Amino acid sequence: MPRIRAAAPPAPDRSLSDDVVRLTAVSKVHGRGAGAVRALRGIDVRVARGGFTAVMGPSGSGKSTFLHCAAGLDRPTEGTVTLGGQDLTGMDETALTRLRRDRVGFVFQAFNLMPSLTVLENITLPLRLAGRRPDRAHLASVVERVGLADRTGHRPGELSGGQQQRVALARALVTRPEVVFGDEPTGALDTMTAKEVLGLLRETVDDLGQSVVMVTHDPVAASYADTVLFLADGRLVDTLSAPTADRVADRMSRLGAWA
Ligand SMILES: Nc1ncnc2c1ncn2[C@@H]1O[C@H](COP(=O)(O)OP(=O)(O)OP(=O)(O)O)[C@@H](O)[C@H]1O
Repeated sequence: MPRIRAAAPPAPDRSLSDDVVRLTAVSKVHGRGAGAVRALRGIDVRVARGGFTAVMGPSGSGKSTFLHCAAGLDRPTEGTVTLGGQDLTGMDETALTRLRRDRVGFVFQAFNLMPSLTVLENITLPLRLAGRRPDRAHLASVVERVGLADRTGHRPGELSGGQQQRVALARALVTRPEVVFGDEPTGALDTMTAKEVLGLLRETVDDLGQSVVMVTHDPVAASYADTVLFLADGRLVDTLSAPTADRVADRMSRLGAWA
């Protein structure tokens, strides 16, 4: 017997909630007057929830500016940015700080760990800053996932670069953020270690449904993503799904990146 569809509640509008990050007509000018630089020019991007997105482009194409605007670290000059459906553009600094702390995770090239704190203290720092208690089971699973269960009492200085980046990744994941942003997270690592960290990022997407947005210069790193966004001169000029390192490198050379 057919279901009576008319009795069902209206379907929620998934078109908004399925975008973890959305930029609409975003432009960004750094500086003023004669020294002003237009870093982004009318960017329209929808980043799907639960996906791994890489951002590539020649040096100076606006990748870092894109990431900073998308993550609420910087404000666009024009246009709107939404994160999890929430408009960041009109938020005051306090609300933005809270959003970055509670709903966003960051992994930077330079790790940015606190040298005097232990691995465990570094990982739980965002929770303590937010006045939240760690969920023990979640904390243990994050520490286990990044392979640091036997290093929790060490200081960052006693760890390899790859291990330090794993601490940074655990710290990014511990708040169960809506999205993890990576700014060249493998830029300071050797090839093998970089692959381990990229594999971990990939696993967080596949196993946890984590959304990841990562700026990189490296076609191999970009090939771990589901989608690659290509920027050139502040514009989104191309996207690539199911990327391979060769196809990414090919697109980059067409953008003049390695001419
Ligand atoms: N704070 C700033 N003040 C002035 N200009 C800036 C500032 N930040 C970035 N720019 C300029 O904006 C443009 C885009 O810079 P951005 O760092 O976003 O590019 P990028 O693609 O990340 O570059 P790279 O790959 O070299 O890191 C460049 O011309 C840069 O010089």
